[in-house]
Amino acid sequence: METISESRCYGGVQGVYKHASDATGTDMTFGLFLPEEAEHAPVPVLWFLAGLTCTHENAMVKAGAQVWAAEHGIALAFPDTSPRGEGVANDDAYDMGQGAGFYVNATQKPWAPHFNMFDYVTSELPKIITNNFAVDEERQSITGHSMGGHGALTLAMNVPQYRSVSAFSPICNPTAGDWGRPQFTNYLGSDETTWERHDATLMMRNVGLDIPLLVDTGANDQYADYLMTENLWAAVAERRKAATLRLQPGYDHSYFFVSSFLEDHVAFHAEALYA
Ligand SMILES: N[C@@H](CCC(=O)N[C@@H](CS)C(=O)NCC(=O)O)C(=O)O
Repeated sequence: METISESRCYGGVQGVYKHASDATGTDMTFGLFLPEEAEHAPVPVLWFLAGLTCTHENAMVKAGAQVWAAEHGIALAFPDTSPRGEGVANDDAYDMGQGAGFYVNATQKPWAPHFNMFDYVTSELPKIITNNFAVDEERQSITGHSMGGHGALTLAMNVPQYRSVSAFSPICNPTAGDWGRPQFTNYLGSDETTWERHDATLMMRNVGLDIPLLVDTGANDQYADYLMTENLWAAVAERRKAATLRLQPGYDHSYFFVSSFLEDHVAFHAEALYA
């Protein structure tokens, strides 16, 4: 693993690291914030999955999460949103290919060899982080924005390793919309049954979720038609799931919205991580 940078931040350290990934078959870059407490003992970690067009850097520099993570003694992990590089498949569209991995393991050509973000985020990167830093494997929670909100919700519904899940303006029902259908067709193929486990609304309806759930979406989100927030809320209600689902008046899809409510999300996760 290569250290790209390490900077003192709210008494802890904001680092950026690069490593060779088995899951993606490429080099991958990630950000990791460690609070001061990590100097003495392993700390819990909150994963932050970013959205379309993002790298590991967007949430790391724009969400303002470190101040709240430092307050609660929680590490923050910022993975990239896809494999990258010259030998990696791509597409001219901003919402397909590099920067748009959708947190699935692609089964179709030309994506299949590298686009394995589900395995990378749920399995490989947690091991790398817990083996190399003072981070407690037993205490992980997950959040994300937009495509990363979709990732946070669906990963939490597929693997049992998270104590709580939250999302900012998540893509809630990707199998029904344009942020989902084209990408799942490309990455997973035309058999839509293989898409279901990557759709938070369908998973909520069919499988449910046992951990605490918090979702915030801007009432003025310019991508509301892609997100289909109402479908997830209906599924939560059908399931009688205890959850906090909020529409924030006046807010749009940007990181100004994310940063405005990040304090609440970190506090929500801290309650689960320190229970
Ligand atoms: N139409 C936009 C869609 C992409 C977008 O809004 N991405 C969001 C997540 S879905 C984002 O986080 N962008 C990067 C940023 O704000 O730093 C574009 O073409 O860039």
